[in-house]
Amino acid sequence: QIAIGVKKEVDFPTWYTNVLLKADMLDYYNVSGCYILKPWSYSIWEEIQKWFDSEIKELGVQNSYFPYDHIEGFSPEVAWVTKAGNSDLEEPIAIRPTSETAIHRDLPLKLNQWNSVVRWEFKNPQPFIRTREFLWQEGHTAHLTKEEADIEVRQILDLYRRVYEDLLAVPVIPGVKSEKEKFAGGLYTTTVEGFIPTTGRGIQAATSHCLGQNFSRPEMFNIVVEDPTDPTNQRKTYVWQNSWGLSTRTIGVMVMIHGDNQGLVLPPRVASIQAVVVPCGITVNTSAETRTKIEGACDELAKTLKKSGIKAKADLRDDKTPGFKFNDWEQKGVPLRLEIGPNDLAKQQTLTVRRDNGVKNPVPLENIALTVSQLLESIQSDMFKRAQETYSSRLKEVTKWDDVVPTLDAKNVVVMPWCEIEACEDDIKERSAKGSEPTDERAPSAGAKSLAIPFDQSRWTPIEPGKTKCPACGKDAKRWTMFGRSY
Ligand SMILES: O=C(C[C@H]1NCCC[C@H]1O)Cn1cnc2c(c1=O)CCCC2
Ligand SMILES: [Mg+2]
Repeated sequence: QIAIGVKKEVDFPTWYTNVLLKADMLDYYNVSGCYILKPWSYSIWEEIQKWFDSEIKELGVQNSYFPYDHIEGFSPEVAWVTKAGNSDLEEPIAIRPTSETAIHRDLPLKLNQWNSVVRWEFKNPQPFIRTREFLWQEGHTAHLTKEEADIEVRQILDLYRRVYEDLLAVPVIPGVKSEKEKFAGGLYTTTVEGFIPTTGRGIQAATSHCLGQNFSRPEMFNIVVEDPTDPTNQRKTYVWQNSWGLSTRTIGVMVMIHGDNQGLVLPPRVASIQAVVVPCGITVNTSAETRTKIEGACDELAKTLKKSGIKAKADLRDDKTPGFKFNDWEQKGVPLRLEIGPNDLAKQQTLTVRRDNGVKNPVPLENIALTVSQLLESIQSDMFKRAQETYSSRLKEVTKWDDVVPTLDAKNVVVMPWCEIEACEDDIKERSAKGSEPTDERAPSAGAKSLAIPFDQSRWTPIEPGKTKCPACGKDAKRWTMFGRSY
């Protein structure tokens, strides 16, 4: 039976939620747009937290916690506490959508918090990808100079790149956002952009902003410090601030990229079970003695692997068949299955079965811990390489306007030599929305927006200043820019 009920390429949204439910990652909840994160997905968030938290502490960032805030201004996405029991609150409290306003008052230097935020999104929710409450970390730092702030923006962005590429085996492209797409309250926004091949949509995977002095200036929080370059110690300077965030959207992107029609496929680096050992070949006419030997060997193998730091588990459930167990662990995305049957025992071997590509290979039980850890490394790097090849194959260089919509419709990202003029971006969004021609009654699909201006421009033919023109408006192009439909 098709484990997941529908095929990924046939009905992606249904496939996606089925994968999450069958892998026991998530449960629906009685508040629309909110979901229960069950241990099988929460353990992935914990792996990400563990790694990222130790890295930012190396950069001198300390964790803290800021409560909800009375914020001014009104954004439709902000949820408010207006009552306690039966009585109304004097002043409503915002359930933080982010914590700039709470933190940017008495900012020491570099703070982070691991928390949840609420944004009452109106677009239809999608688990992990767009939810009304999500978990994230938000870093808020103050710096004496722009140079120092600029450096940290990129250090954090590279940590985000590594969360995706090294932990989740998901390729992302680091770059800067256009003026239209940046965080309006900041000076500039950098991003790591992911790509979902099945829908051909880009996805903002994490962001690292330089806020400039916008939040420290007198009209805002007036955060000044002695200017260290002034020997007379008279001069004050407004601090330069950054803010950066990565959320549980990471998990959704990983599921969408690696999942297949058997269900979830976990990168070993974040799997809470990396290898599952299953006793095989035991039937009703298997002697009790043989059964005990085989189960004993499976238990022994799991113990040996755990001793060497591999997250292994022997599935000794005696009320389930091997076939049932295979399907169960495949749906949960366990990267490696190790089978031991009577003839494996006789040959002192185990049959390895990779979840990512299904390849089966008998290996000796001798030195099995080293063999399995090398196999898990190969799975991790092969998963990344395959996803990277797919992403690269969907980045299409476009220098003629007429190629834009067909390229988007073929589920690609358009990479254009772009003028970086905001009005041009508005124009591109409009003109690239399918059904923009009056006669074209097909369902109009969202136009293309700029995703990022990649820092690494060397992948594309060098732009000749004054010669290379923007395909949308004909003005001088500045840098290669990724445009696409997006989440
Ligand atoms: O949250 C940020 C900026 C920043 N916040 C800290 C983490 C990094 C980065 O996301 C931008 N932002 C997004 N969304 C919203 C707000 C908002 O400030 C405030 C109103 C509600 C919706
Ligand atoms: Mg938003």
